[in-house]
Amino acid sequence: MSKLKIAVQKSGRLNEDSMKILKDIGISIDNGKDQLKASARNFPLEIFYLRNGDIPQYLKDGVVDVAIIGENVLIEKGNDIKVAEKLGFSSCKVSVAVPKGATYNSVKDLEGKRIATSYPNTVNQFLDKNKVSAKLHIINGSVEIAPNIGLADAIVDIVSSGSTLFKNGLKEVEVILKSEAVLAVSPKISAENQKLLEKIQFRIQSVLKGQNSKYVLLNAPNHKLNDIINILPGMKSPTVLPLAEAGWSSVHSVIDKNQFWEVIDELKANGAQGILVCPIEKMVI
Ligand SMILES: Nc1ncnc2c1ncn2[C@@H]1O[C@H](COP(=O)(O)OP(=O)(O)OP(=O)(O)O)[C@@H](O)[C@H]1O
Ligand SMILES: O=P(O)(O)OC[C@H]1O[C@H](OP(=O)(O)OP(=O)(O)O)[C@H](O)[C@@H]1O
Ligand SMILES: [Mg+2]
Repeated sequence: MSKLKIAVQKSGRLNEDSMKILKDIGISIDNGKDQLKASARNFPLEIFYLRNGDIPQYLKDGVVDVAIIGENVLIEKGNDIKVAEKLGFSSCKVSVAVPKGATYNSVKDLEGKRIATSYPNTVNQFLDKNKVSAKLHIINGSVEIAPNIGLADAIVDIVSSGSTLFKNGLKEVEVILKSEAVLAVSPKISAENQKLLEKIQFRIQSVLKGQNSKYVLLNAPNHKLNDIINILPGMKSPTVLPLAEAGWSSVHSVIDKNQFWEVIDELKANGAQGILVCPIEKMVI
């Protein structure tokens, strides 16, 4: 029987969340990450532990069928590789930064400048689009130090909290792209393994929908039920159960996790009491 081959980052920022998502979709893995390859015990799946930066080539060559990878790396190295699913972790930007004291009004200010980066293709595309020419210094890490040591006038690198820029006396002046971890698919995946991928994708979607939703329970006086039901944007329509105390009901609904704080005051104003908000592990619609 065919097995789906998935690449995950061996170590680094994506590793922990990648392993967690595999666990959340019920995959249990035979051996730990000291091995470069492992098998799932309960699904036809082989896991390859690789460097993030090497993964696009493995996908292109069909050595692996799918991978959990930073979208920024796919954009840099894997132009014909499709994204099957955005995974909602490792959110970051790829940005241009210059020394805090430098004058910067527009992208034209990069004309003729030296830019240090680990993302040359991304930078060249950005410069071409803006009809600006600059000289690239390609370095693999600690890019933010380049302006301080006189190696570059500007940098293009990953920005998340902005603290690395701040500590190195730099300011973000352009956001070239936004990225998060994605499930990427090899153009060479077989029809058989595509079916396995669909099963994995269905499970991932259930986990992600669960993570983005909350189960809300509350008590409401019966004469306010209609108002409260109208406030709660449920999956279908909320469940309403009578309480032991006459004239009161319990209302259960699933709502988007971000919507809860928006409707809480309205719920209270309409007489809702004993409001409970619970996490959802998985959600199948
Ligand atoms: N500060 C950050 N905040 C959020 N996400 C980040 C941050 N830095 C990197 N990422 C994301 O995590 C991915 C992996 O970053 P990490 O630094 O672990 O690996 P790497 O050194 O780029 O890759 P490799 O596995 O090839 O050594 C990046 O490609 C990016 O998508
Ligand atoms: O905006 P911030 O929250 O400060 O994050 C940005 C920093 O994080 C990444 O580096 P990382 O820590 O992964 O080190 P690396 O360069 O060794 O990969 C990235 O290359 C930036 O330097
Ligand atoms: Mg890094």
